[in-house]
Amino acid sequence: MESVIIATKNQGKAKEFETLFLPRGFAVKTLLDYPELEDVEETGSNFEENAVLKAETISKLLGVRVIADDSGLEIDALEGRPGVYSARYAGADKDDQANIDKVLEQLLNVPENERTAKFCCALAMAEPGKETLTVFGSCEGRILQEQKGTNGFGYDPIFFVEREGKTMAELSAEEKNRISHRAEAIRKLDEILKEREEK
Ligand SMILES: O=P(O)(O)OP(=O)(O)OP(=O)(O)OC[C@H]1O[C@@H](n2cnc3c(O)ncnc32)[C@H](O)[C@@H]1O
Ligand SMILES: [Mg+2]
Repeated sequence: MESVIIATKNQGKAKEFETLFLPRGFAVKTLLDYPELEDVEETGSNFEENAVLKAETISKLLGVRVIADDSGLEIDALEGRPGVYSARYAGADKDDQANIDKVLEQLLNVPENERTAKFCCALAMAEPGKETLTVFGSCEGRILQEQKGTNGFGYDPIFFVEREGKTMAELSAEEKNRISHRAEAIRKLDEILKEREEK
């Protein structure tokens, strides 16, 4: 089976990419399979810049095609924060629970109808000698007052998806993969790659 390398060290993302790519006929490798590679510093000012940075750096190092995901949560009442700082919102140690606690505290006095938010995902595909491709996916929701559910990762337990009537963390992996920002971005990438093949 052909394999695709995703430039991520996030176990939650890795699992999602696996279930999204396996049906498409690709085995998934991540940076967890290359522990010798150092973290790429996310110095970009938006998701797309960071995704390109991660994909191009790792593609150059390995000399093969690499996909990277830069994603996060934009909360309207916080003017789009945590945004690109989602992973390290409560500190450099990337503690999902500490990040959730910080968001809930900042939204303490914000009423339900003003707690709207959006998950965003930029994917970049870099390949030696080719122009880097980028796509974007998003998913709308609302931040609850408390966490619910244990599936998924990151901010999933406080992100309520209206049309499912559940938080992302209450959805099964299959359900999340039908509606998520990441799934939408992968679908778009898929379409572009298919168009290319047809040419
Ligand atoms: O950079 P890599 O190694 O891919 O892993 P990361 O966790 O640092 O990933 P990002 O820099 O893209 O930061 C994304 C953060 O946004 C949050 N996030 C992204 N997608 C999410 C999802 O589907 N569900 C919940 N939280 C998500 C979560 O806190 C992630 O750590
Ligand atoms: Mg990161």
